[in-house]
Amino acid sequence: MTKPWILLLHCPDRKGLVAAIAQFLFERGGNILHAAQHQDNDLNLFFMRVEFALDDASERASLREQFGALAQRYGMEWELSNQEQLPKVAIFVSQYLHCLNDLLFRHHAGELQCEISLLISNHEDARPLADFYKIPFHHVPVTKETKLQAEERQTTLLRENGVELVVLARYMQVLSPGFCAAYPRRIINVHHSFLPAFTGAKPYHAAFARGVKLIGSSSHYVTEVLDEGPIIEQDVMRISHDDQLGDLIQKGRDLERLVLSRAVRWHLERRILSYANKTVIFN
Ligand SMILES: Nc1nc2c(c(=O)[nH]1)N[C@@H](CN(C=O)c1ccc(C(=O)N[C@@H](CCC(=O)O)C(=O)O)cc1)CN2
Repeated sequence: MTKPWILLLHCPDRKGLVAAIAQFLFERGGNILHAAQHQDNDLNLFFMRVEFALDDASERASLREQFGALAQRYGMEWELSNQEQLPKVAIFVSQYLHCLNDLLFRHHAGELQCEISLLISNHEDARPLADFYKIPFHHVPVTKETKLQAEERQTTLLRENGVELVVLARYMQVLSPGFCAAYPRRIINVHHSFLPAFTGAKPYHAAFARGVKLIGSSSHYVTEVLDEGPIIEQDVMRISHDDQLGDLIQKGRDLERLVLSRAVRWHLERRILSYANKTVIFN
């Protein structure tokens, strides 16, 4: 039994789309295992995620080409994945290791179906974790003066390893527009606030100063505009006047781990459709 295919698509909404997609798969011996759809009525857009089994080798070989013809007819943006190759992932981290540690254990436990090909950090703190999990670790120091050279080193490592997804697990450096453009909707960051509140480097400090009663965390695709990429997942937690800054940071860490791991898993399971700086999450 081969692994199921996953079809993700969006296109201008019109009658007959579900029938056309189901008929296309039926005619080729496909068996739909799960299907979900969504309409954005403001933008008149249709979204769909279909998981299906297709065992015939010749149909599998020509599937993309044949679906391309259907997609052109309906103006679809689409992707077909058959999960036979584990996606290669790089994790970037600075000095706070709680999100990295969570992702590495979840991967070890089989929750994240990917290959973590390398860790990159501008500090040495994460090296013991990388060694424990036997993952190649690259220390690439970053200063204001050396930022571009550091990114050249980072992107060379990513290319050499065939990385398809970059995860910023509390990586505290702003990526250049060129870096972001090289990995569109393939860099996931966790921001430690309930966006769009408290963007920037120290959101817990800003939240504590503001006297908030809820703290939050947000995972999002990274774009060149800081903390403004399409939001993937968010969560919040109550705090009170008894909580000091350290309590916010400590309580927030649980939210960061949850929110980032959900975003990474949903991306790997091809459950995220991104459009107009928003996301549709099929989970
Ligand atoms: N192009 C983007 N790069 C990054 C994003 C993003 O959305 N777009 N998210 C950040 C993560 N982040 C908050 O979640 C964040 C990290 C760092 C900074 C910052 O001002 N960094 C300073 C250096 C700070 C230091 O050296 O300790 C800087 O880069 O000059 C703001 C927000 C990750 N990158």
